[in-house]
Amino acid sequence: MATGGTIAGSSASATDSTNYRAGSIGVAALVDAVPQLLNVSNIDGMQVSNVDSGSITDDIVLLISKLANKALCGSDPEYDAVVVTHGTDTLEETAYTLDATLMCDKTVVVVGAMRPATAISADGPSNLLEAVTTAVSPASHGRGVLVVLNDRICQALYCAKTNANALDTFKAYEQGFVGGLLSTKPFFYYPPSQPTFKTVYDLSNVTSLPRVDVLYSHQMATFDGVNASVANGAKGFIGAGASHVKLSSSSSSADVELYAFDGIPVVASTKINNGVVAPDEDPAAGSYISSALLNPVKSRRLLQILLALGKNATEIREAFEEPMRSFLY
Ligand SMILES: NC(=O)C[C@H](N)C(=O)O
Repeated sequence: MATGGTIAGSSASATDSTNYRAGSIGVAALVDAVPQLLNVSNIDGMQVSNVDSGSITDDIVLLISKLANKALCGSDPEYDAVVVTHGTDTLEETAYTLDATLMCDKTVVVVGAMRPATAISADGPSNLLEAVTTAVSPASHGRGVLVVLNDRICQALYCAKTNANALDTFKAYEQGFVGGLLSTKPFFYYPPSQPTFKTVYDLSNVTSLPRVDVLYSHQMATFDGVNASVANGAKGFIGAGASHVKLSSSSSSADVELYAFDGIPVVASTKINNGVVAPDEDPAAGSYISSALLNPVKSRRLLQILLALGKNATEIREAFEEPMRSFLY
């Protein structure tokens, strides 16, 4: 399933790896550029979208999740594995959503590239070959959705882009890579296991994801835009806080007002992008919901999923906090 991104990008100059057009090469050309793929697997290509990943919408992500579930997990599944090609900027958001909504143990690999297809030493072709070899390897089963770039394999729940330009950008800083690739062949450091904090949700009856916005914290932040977001349909917020607990704000009351929004869940995550926002010991005492291990963009996806499934405030709090609370207290 091709969605666009730099892996499908082209430029007039082979030295240009910043000012190119992402999402301009179709899925057939992507596959044709790597004839070695045919030594590994039979492949059907599907063009889901062809855009820079900044333009991937909730509807596209929901569609990919439904298509992957149908292709792999239905009563008569047609495919053994799915590879999604994707722009790297928001790759972790799509990969996380797939990981949280894939209803069976088959392998989905999400792959991108940091250099457009026209660049010297473009990384897309080798990344695509490695993604397909990983997708069809029996050793990949039972590990959740995997992200493959630059000879490394990481689990979608923990994987994030960490550098805007470098090839070795996808990392799981604390949890590490689960495996790597040698001569395009995947190997794993450990037998299959799923991340401790993973839960899977069934989106088969969901037709759209509700709007959830992320509030980026900084000194003197006001969050004045929150009312406009709510007026425009936001059903929840993620705070990308400065520290592990709170949003910075121009007045301490801004936090309080924000978290007191009637019926609108606010999840506290951290813009540091790593580490834990720990839940309160007493769930009733906390004014906000803690994101636990999820960074802001992944927290946003989880809150969208929970709201789409009609979960109430208590259930939303439990989904984010309970796995962490159960061993903390
Ligand atoms: N390397 C990339 O894919 C970046 C590109 N802007 C995208 O996310 O589509």
